[in-house]
Amino acid sequence: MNIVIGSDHAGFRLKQELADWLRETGHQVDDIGSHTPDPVDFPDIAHALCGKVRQDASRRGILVCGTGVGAVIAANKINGIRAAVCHDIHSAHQGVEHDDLNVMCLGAQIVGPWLARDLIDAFLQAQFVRDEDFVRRVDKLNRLEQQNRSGENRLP
Ligand SMILES: O=C(CO)[C@H](O)[C@H](O)[C@H](O)COP(=O)(O)O
Repeated sequence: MNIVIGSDHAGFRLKQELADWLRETGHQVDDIGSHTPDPVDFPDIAHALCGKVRQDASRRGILVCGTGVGAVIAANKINGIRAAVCHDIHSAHQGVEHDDLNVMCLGAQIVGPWLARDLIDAFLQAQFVRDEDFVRRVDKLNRLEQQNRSGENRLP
């Protein structure tokens, strides 16, 4: 699979390990950085990673920060991105099956490398289920995004 992976400084070590493992298991991996353990702001990495993921519907993103929290907040502000922190196996596959998740966020201070591998396996093996309810809900997410762009969602 075509994977874009990235991290800030807090996720750097885990991201390096996961990128190597993904390549060894035959995936095509685009590592957008950080490429050093020096401090870097997660919104910058999220912006770069999500820009690549949204160019191609077959791409999936894996974004690692300290907790996954900052990463997911940033990723979900980018049009075309449906991101979630997945620290349990059920969410990692159900997020794709029901919600067409295209970016999974991980917290390197929360999960270890072995659980991270299992979470990624669950995320990558899952496919969106074109059930009428799921399609309608994802369409509604897309509509919310369009309304944000046009300013229709402005609250009093
Ligand atoms: O987890 C994070 C954001 O949710 C980040 O990766 C950082 O770990 C967190 O913001 C702490 O920042 P610091 O510069 O590493 O102290």
